Amino acid sequence: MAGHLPRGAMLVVARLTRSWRPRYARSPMQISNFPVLQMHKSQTAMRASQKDFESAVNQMKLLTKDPGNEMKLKLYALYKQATEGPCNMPKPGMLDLISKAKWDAWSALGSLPKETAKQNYVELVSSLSSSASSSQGKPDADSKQPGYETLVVTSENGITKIMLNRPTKKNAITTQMYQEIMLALEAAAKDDSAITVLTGNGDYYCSGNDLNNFTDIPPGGVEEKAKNSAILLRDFVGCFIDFPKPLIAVVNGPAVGISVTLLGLFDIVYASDRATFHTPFSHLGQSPEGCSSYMFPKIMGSAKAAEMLIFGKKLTAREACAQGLVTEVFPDSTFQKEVWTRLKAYSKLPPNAMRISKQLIRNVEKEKLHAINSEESSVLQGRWLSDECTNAIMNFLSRKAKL
Ligand SMILES: CCCC/C=C/CC(=O)SCCNC(=O)CCNC(=O)[C@H](O)C(C)(C)COP(=O)(O)OP(=O)(O)OC[C@H]1O[C@@H](n2cnc3c(N)ncnc32)[C@H](O)[C@@H]1OP(=O)(O)O
Repeated sequence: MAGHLPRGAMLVVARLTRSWRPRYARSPMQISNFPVLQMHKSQTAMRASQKDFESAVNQMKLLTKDPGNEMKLKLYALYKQATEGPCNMPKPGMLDLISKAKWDAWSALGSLPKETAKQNYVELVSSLSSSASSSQGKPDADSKQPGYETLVVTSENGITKIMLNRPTKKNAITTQMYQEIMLALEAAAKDDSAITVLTGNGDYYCSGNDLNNFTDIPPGGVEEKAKNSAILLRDFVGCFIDFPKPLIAVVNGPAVGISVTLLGLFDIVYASDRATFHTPFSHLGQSPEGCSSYMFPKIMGSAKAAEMLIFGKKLTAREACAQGLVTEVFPDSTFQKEVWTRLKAYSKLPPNAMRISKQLIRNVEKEKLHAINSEESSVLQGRWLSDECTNAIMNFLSRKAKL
């Protein structure tokens, strides 16, 4: 963008940058200068809720790295457009370079609808947050592995990071995403990294199974769908049971359903204090998976496990830590920095020793876990055909229920 700003404005905006905190940058140029906006012009089907927008605004306040003048001006313009609509302020004088830069950026959005500006703002912040967390002890852009559509997989400094990447859908897991996670785990098991991390992009860790998965019915009908889903589930959970290296969950925000139950199969679970944990299986007419019917009572005792798995009780991060499901909770403001510093140190430990220790711990009950996984998958196959389950999913899809 340096090329699109008058030289004088760049200098003054650079000055403004020194005291920058997300008061929302400010400035010039046409919409054609914003590739990100052009991209989203075609994505009118997507929308950001007011909550997403507010959470993106808050996320900006936590950003520690200055995103640069160009980005700040884009964010300023989108923020103003989203909250006030098209710019109808008088144009500042030529000498008031900062105000003029801001005015130009806002005006360049023309009559872009408020909702679209909100969506673009959310997406832009999300891309910033993910690149900020990537730079915090995580791999750079060059280490990003190609071939994944629903994940960002990177490998650097002995750490392979698998990031769920559907932030606008709260990282709900689609059928394709299950497949890609399995592929990524299979590759990570064989690569030269010492540890593997699973995390989420955006404000959620993961909202569990994508309930739209149930709408894609094959020619064999719902029975075939339930059968295929049970096989997919069994294979998916099986990858976590068999994963040979230390596996760490970096739970950056709320977690729901299968993303919670799987945590019992991780070696370490670090959570932001913004994270929550819940498994609304009964609400959905479903039953536990991820070996949680065995691991949760083992981890937290049967009474606490029943409250979560049968009654869908939502735990805060601190409660989940007190129950032993979470290893440690960090303040959200320092979460990424503290966790990645810790993981970087762990990744330097001798990898073979870590792998052997993990296998000693896991091998004692690997067979049992596979048997439990098969049983849970087969019980779920029946549940998915029940009226209770069908009605709950229809309710969600028709927006009657939030879980
Ligand atoms: C084949 C293997 C099967 C394994 C089975 C696993 C069992 C489970 O995982 S059970 C748990 C399933 N998950 C849920 O029931 C969560 C459903 N989602 C919600 O209750 C809410 O969306 C939320 C509490 C997670 C977030 O609410 P919030 O108001 O903040 O945001 P929304 O506007 O609802 O969400 C934004 C966007 O994302 C879509 N979305 C979120 N979660 C899911 C999901 N699990 N499935 C499908 N879509 C999801 C939501 O519909 C919104 O989409 P639109 O912007 O297009 O409206």
